Amino acid sequence: MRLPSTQAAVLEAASATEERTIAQLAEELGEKPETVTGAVFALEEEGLLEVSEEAIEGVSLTEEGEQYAEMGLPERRLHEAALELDADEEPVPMGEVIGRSGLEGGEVDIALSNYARKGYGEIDSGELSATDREEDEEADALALIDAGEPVTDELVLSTLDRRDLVSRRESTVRSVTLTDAGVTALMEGIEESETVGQLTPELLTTGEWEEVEFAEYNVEADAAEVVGGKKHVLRQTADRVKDVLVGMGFEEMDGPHVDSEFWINDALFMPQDHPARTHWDQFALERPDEADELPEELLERVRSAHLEGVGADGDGYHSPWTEEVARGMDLRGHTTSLSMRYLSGEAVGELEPPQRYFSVEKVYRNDTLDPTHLLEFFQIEGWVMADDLSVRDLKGTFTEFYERFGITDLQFKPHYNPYTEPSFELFGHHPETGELIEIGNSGMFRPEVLEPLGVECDVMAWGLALERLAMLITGAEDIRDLHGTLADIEFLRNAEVTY
Ligand SMILES: N[C@@H](Cc1ccccc1)C(=O)O
Repeated sequence: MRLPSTQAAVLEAASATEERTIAQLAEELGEKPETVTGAVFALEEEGLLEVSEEAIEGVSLTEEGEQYAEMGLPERRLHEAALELDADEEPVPMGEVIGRSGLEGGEVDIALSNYARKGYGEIDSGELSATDREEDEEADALALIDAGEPVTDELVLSTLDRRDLVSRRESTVRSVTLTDAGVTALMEGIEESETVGQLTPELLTTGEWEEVEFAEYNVEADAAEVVGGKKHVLRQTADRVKDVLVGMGFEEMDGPHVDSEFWINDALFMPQDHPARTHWDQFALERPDEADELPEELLERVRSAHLEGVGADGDGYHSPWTEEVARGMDLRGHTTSLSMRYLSGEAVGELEPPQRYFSVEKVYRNDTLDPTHLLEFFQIEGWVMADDLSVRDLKGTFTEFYERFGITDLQFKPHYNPYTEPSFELFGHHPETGELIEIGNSGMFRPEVLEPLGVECDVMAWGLALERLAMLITGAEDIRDLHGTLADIEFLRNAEVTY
């Protein structure tokens, strides 16, 4: 019998009495598993091999699991330290044991929450006692998995899974045995024929294509996993936000990332010598060192609002105000600078009420990185200009907007902004942790902001955090899983923005 070379090799490597897996065959023949799978299916079709399938579960260590396999589970390290301090004789203050154990950060909580559960001892009024427990099935299982050995105890596996120390995956293992026809074929002798996997220009021009045998396609063969490109979750969320706001009748604003303090702060009635001025810790720029052009008349009206206030009984800040400060350049700490440019008529000319505008743009703050803060993030800025607006309109708009993302349990908390009165912070519950997280800031612009801009009706406005919205939608618990250098690639591949 004539067979293509891989098929011939697979047939020769198969046995009539012992099942051999495709992985074993591939390793033995030095071929890729998908190549061997292709050959196996062809041989099955010829009746030379019998293929059996078994669904099995693959278990591998997560990064954290690998770390504990190497260093020891945190609760075991705590127990070791406790024994070194003789906590099996008399309870020892917890701080001492933790110090001795060398556990750090989140590991301490992990150790404490597993310590008593696993019978390593008791924790009582800040003191820790230790038993003489030695055995630890979880630690043993980690070591086995690390060594590529199977673990059969389902209870232990599911505990490790819950602790995020292992990841489990279903897969199909195919094994082959020779059929009688296969044995006969082998005994009669197999001749190898060269098969060609791909038609090339050379085969065509030389006419060789007429002689060769082509390998058949097998659409059932396991193929290498291909991960296609996809839109980033944050971009998906931003696009969805824009669609929703456009659907609610809003138009989009744009404008500079680097802007003068005038548009970022002064137009918003932020006093120049007040800590509020730096309460976002904006990044100040050395170059460009000052704004080229500021609207003269508006500058004068803003100056006067700061110094004298607005209206008959208006009162200013009674503190120095200089044009030099207003001309300083910053990376914008909020996109309310855009709202100022639009409301003043500077961006698209005078606007007659009613008007609705929004932007979904990046802002920059010198914050400390943590699970809910990044140095740059996207703000969903927006405002509505109309006669007789009230807080009800503001709340109604948020309720309608967030409902589109399935968020129906908004909470509002009174807040302070130098430029709005009243002001409200918005909160929503995280779907995984249940924690209440801040998702936005809002309010009605004060007369001290609107009058210099020449706006005679009401304006309600807000700045919402896109990343926080994305956390609520996707269930991400750390903003750094969403973007930045630590972003979790698996999470990004699988996360969906649903609405
Ligand atoms: N600028 C505010 C958001 C805001 C905009 C407009 C009005 C009120 C609040 C912030 O960055 O938090």
